[in-house]
Amino acid sequence: MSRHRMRRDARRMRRSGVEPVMVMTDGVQFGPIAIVVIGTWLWRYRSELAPVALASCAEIAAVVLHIAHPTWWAGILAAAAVAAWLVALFGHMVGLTWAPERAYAAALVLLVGGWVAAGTALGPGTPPLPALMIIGGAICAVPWWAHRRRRARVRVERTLAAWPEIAHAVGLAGSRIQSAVVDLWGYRARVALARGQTVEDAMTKLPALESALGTRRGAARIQPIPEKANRLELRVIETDPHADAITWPGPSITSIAEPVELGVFEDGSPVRVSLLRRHALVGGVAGAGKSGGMNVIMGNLSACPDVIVWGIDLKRGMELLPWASCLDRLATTPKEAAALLRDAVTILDGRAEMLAMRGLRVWEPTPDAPALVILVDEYAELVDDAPAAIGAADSIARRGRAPATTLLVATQRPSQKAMGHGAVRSQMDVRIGFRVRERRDTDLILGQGMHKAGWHADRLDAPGKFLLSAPEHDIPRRARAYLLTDQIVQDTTTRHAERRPALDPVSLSALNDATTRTHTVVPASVEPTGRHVRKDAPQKADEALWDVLTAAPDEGATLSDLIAATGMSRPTVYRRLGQLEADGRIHQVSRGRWRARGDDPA
Ligand SMILES: Nc1ncnc2c1ncn2[C@@H]1O[C@H](COP(=O)(O)OP(=O)(O)OP(=O)(O)O)[C@@H](O)[C@H]1O
Repeated sequence: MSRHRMRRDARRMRRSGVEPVMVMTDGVQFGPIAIVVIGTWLWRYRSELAPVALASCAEIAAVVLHIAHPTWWAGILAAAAVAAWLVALFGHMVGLTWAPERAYAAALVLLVGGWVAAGTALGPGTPPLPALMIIGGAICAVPWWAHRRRRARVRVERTLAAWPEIAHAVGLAGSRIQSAVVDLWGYRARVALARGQTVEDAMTKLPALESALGTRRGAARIQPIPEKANRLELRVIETDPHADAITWPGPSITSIAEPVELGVFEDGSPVRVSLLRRHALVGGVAGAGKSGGMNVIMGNLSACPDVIVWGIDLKRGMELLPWASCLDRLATTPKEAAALLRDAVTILDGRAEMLAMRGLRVWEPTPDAPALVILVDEYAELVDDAPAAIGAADSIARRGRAPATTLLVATQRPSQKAMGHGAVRSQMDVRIGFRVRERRDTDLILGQGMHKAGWHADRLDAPGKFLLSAPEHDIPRRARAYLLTDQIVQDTTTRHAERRPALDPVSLSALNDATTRTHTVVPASVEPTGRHVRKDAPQKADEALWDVLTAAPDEGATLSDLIAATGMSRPTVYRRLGQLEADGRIHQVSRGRWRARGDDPA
């Protein structure tokens, strides 16, 4: 039977719903079939076989070079060294984003190049080169075979290679995969629909699609691509992004004008929200992750040279002290908090006046004219301990947006009482709701009627999970905040502390004018701790440091005591302690504790 006729018969059988079966007869030539089968197999396992292919290429190259140009070995070795150096330095440009990946690739280039050079000079069959190739090759292949992202990519490629059959089985015959990207949690594929198919059609096929792709139930999502009615994005989540704590990947922004990345949604997409000229409320029961959420925001804001952050932490600075070196000012007592908020209103007024004079509508933050964000950890404490400050907070909440002087408030349960019966809660543009105990508490944090509308913060089941309500987030989607360990906080503050901006001249002159107008001498205990409002701050801080060290008990003063008493940053306290220790005026009693030497003359 001719091949043409066989194909025609097969087509006819398919049309009639019968799958053709290949029957081997004596006349069939096995050679071409074997080649096709082996070729298909090699192509299918090309990723796993890459080390074998590389070793074969090296072997062939060494044979050819040894015969034709045995003296080239030195040049080959030099080229391999240069190539390895280039891979190590610029590998991230070709997708080797992770440093160990670059190190592996560079080492491999050097080893293979070195082996080819040796093979060129001596001949690839000269011992110990064959043994080196087999044993070294096997060892070098292990990281490649074990690489999680490579395996995931191959698995996805194989799944999507079967798309024509999958599409046929679920009723989307004729659709095509245009591209696919593998990420940490699964993969996304862009699908071009066949003529007449719609995204809505595809959405109704989701359960069938999950079955055909072999995923777990609910793992696949379909999203339309706004520009094209016949395109969609298929998202498959293979690993639940919320199963474990997600380590903070580092700051996602360098300007407050960019949206801050707080964590990831259940589908693995990043949670981004803009904080520019917006007030934010963070709520949830104790242990739900509010401080963790504030840490993510702080980590991002501290990376922005166009925002100054002031902090109020009446829990004796427990939450914000680790960030002290990146905070322009930190209040840990009710009096300091009242002074801080009063100064913030002064700045707000000064900025508003300047905007009005220049006919400008809003304050555009720049490193020379930074936005001012006031972080308040546990607002209810402020209401209880510094009720006089609530008027100032209200004023900032109502008028602070245009002059970029905004509040970021955390509290467990933002009832009217806890919020001081003021305007603060109603003025919050961004609401971040961590787990609450009772249903109605959802409405307290996220807004009236939100629980009914499907925002169930009471059902969040792990610390760090939250719901986000903001102008650009109006549907309830569970998210999980990134987690910053103490070590990450410490590293981040060390990195960012030196790059913090200073208050702008408009704000500074508003503060100076206010001091001159009132003619009041601010008592030391009320004096604000910001580095831009105290000209004699360094001297006073040194005096305070010395006072604490001399008054310290036998077991010494802790680093937190010293930071709290001086308002100095952690690195500055360390520097001062180093100087004093070198001068022989203090000694380290134990790890993290210091005190003045009894015989110090000062
Ligand atoms: N994003 C997160 N991912 C995983 N675990 C988290 C996350 N955030 C917080 N946690 C865990 O929950 C614990 C409590 O978190 P956190 O201190 O932020 O809660 P909180 O709401 O601020 O509590 P409190 O009101 O008592 O200060 C942390 O010690 C941490 O182990």
